[in-house]
Amino acid sequence: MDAAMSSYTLPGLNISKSNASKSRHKFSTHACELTCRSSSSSSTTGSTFQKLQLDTLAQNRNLVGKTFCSAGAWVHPLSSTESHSHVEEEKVGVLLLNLGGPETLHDVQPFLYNLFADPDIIRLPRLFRFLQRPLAQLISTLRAPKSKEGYASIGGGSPLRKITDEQADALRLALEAKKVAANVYVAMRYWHPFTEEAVQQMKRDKIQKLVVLPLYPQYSISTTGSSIRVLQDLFREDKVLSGLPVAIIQSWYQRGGYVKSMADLIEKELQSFGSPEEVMIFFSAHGVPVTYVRDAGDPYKDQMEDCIYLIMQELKARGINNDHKLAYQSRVGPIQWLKPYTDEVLVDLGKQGVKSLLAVPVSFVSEHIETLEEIDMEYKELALESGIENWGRVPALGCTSTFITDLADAVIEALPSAAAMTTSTTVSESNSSNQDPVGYAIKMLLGSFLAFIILLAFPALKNQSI
Ligand SMILES: C=CC1=C(C)c2cc3[nH]c(cc4nc(cc5[nH]c(cc1n2)c(C)c5CCC(=O)O)C(CCC(=O)O)=C4C)c(C)c3C=C
Ligand SMILES: [Fe+2]
Repeated sequence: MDAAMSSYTLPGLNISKSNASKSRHKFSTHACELTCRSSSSSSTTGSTFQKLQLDTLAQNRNLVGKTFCSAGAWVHPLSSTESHSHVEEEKVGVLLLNLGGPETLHDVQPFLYNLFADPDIIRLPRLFRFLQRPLAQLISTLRAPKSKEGYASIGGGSPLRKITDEQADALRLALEAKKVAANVYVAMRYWHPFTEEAVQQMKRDKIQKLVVLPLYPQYSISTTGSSIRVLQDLFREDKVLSGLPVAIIQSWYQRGGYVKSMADLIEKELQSFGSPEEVMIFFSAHGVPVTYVRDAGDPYKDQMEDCIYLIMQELKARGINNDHKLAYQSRVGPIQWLKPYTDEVLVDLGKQGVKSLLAVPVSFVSEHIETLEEIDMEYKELALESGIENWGRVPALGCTSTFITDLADAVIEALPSAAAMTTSTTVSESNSSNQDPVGYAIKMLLGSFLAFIILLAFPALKNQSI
């Protein structure tokens, strides 16, 4: 998978920076503008965008409560009264982006295939892109038994769809309470309801203005970036959608409402320990391969560190001064992922004599296989074996009302910046198969053949979980 990590560009986006400082709150901020132009490549959401976010991130450390919109501005949060002083006349849609998960054990391998077929998950150099699908077939087949075991242990499927639907409903109600009538749609990247299905429904409903809200607090090329790329491709190819005003909220971990909701959960859970002040607050984030950050400019690590800093500041303001640690979980395959690794840190903490630990999942806002199985079962067992005696885990935010209300504010604040996502329809690389079906078939055959050879040449792989 290492060969997959190539550099990033952002075709189709013109990026210019301007110093539009605003001082509604006690800080001034750096605004930038993004305008879309036509592109002949479907290549991935890119580093320029993320570098820009990194620049602003460095300057905005300590800033709580801002939303980054596709239209380019760091949108300052208006107070609730300011933010809905008028009723939207257009038909508003909110599109929640999420990962999706297999609903039955039967779905596991095809779900994994969709995941590994994503060029933002396995990043092959352009020359080798024809291998993407055969490789996805190979890796998903090898990974499926281990994944199935995990899903079997949490009831035979992922709870993500149900929870995301509940969040969508709660958000619709929270918007309604703020006098914004909106349809809320769920667009999953790797399982039903797929982004394409949600977009078709939005078209049928004749949505006139759209806010895209990823359910990932921090931006990563592999999550929000991937979902937005799919959306851009769909919109670019569609006459109606390419003119639809859209605001994309790229990340929202820095919002006051999110930070406070996380601090509330931690504060509450600490009370379940005998000596709350002695508990190590252990943030466990989903990892990404190190090359995403080092070579492709993924802002994920910086945003994660910033997020932890903000949550800890909020706890300190409440007089909670516990030690804390951030580590990364869920690595896949034999490549380097962001460090330190959760399992290794747990063992070290045990050796260092830490006796009480509160695990805080921080890259996702619903329960899923990695909280229910990896943290609650695998890591808990490892921690107890390593000498940690008291274990706790903060639940995912789910439909916590302060959190959902804050998401509703984020949507309302983003609405005024909605602008057309693309300006002209061009053919993207991802559908090059439509132009040259024979070439495409040859590449697929060749790729499948190569993948088959790899499997035969390395029989050990068959017995090894990826
Ligand atoms: C911020 C969250 C996530 C990042 C970043 C992320 C990157 C990433 N993930 C994989 C591989 C797998 N992820 C899997 C499941 C999964 N991933 C996330 C979130 C992030 N992934 C979630 C919420 C879930 C669970 C969905 C559910 O069904 O509950 C899986 C499948 C499960 C398993 O086999 O472990 C894989 C595989 C990569 C390679 C990657 C970055 C490149
Ligand atoms: Fe993942």
